[in-house]
Order: sequence, then structure tokens, then C-alpha cells
Amino acid sequence: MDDKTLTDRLLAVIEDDILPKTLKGVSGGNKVFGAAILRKDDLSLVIAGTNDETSNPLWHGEVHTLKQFYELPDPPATRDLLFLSTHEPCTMCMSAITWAGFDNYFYFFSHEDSRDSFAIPHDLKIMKELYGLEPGGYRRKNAFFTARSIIDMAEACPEPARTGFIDRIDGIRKTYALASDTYQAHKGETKIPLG
Ligand SMILES: Nc1nc2[nH]cnc2c(=O)[nH]1
Repeated sequence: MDDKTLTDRLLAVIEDDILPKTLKGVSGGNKVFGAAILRKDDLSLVIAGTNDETSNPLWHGEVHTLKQFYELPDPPATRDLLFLSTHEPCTMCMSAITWAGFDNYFYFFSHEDSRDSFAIPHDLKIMKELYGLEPGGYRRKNAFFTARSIIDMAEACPEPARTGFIDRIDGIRKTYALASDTYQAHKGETKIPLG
């Protein structure tokens, strides 16, 4: 699978499958993080999901999607699947993705974006407090998985694909900025421990 086809599909899944669920979740007080699982062979969608911390603070976008994946009647083997995270996974979520047997994940926003653009610094704070890691300090390529930035993949694509991807990336960023404003305006009203 070439990176241009993969980038195009990952952006489409964020636009069409994750964002509608996230906008609904955010209207109920949840954070803006979402995820999806796709088949490696044809990039078809297995499941998309979103954060549901108002029900359970462990239902981060990634873990909540994995929970729903394992509730499917016949979930495919994870070695045959791709994991898409709208935001670089926190330590809990990257461990969950690892324990589920995925050898990859792809993310749109970085940990630094979660801190700086979404006012959610906890992912980086936990990495620093628990493991002494600075931003970018964990091994994105390791014995279990390879983690890749979708934005880096888009920027490395040849023209005219690159410009088309950058336009879509801008559109996605704008939608998330609005969703983040909604989340931040109401976060004091929920019982989420690390809001
Ligand atoms: N990646 C990610 N980070 C989080 N930090 C708090 N909640 C979440 C979540 O659902 N996903």
C-alpha cells in the first residue's frame, strides 16, 4: 500500500467516520479524541469510535473503540488491521493498542498539539511524571509497533496530492478547533477527573 493511497484513506476516515461521532460525543461533554480500525488489505473500515469519558474515565477514544471492536460478533485478527487515532495515544491507549496485538498506529494530532491546541496537557504530563520522558521521547518505532504521523505522511507526498492533502488537513484542524471550544466551554460541568 503506497503512502498516498493510505494518507487519502486515513484522512477520509477522520472526515467521514470519526468526526461525526466525535461532534456528537463533544455535545455530551466528552473530549475530542477519536479512533478507527481499518483492514490492511483493502483499507475498509471495521469500526470507528470516540471518547466517552463522561461514562467512564478510561473510555479514551482509542480504548472505547477497542472495547466496541471486541464486542463485534467476529472481530478480525489485529495483525491484519491498522489503528487510526485522531490524537497521538496516551500511555494507557498505546499500551492497550499494543496488548491488543496491533503492530502499528497512525495519528493526526501530536501530543504537543493535544497540550498546545487542545489545552489537554495530561498525556505529556503523565509521560514526564511516570517515565521521565520529554515530548517526542518515547520510541515511535519499537519491537511492538511503528507509530506514524499522518501529517508527516501527507507532507512527504508528491504534488499535486500534497497540496490537496494540506487543504483537507486545514479543514480537519478547523473542525477540531470548533469542537475543542465546545469541550472547553463545558468541561467544568462533568465529573471527568483529568478534564
Ligand atoms: N489520545 C488521547 N489522549 C487522551 N487524553 C485524554 N483522553 C484522551 C483520549 O481519548 N485520547
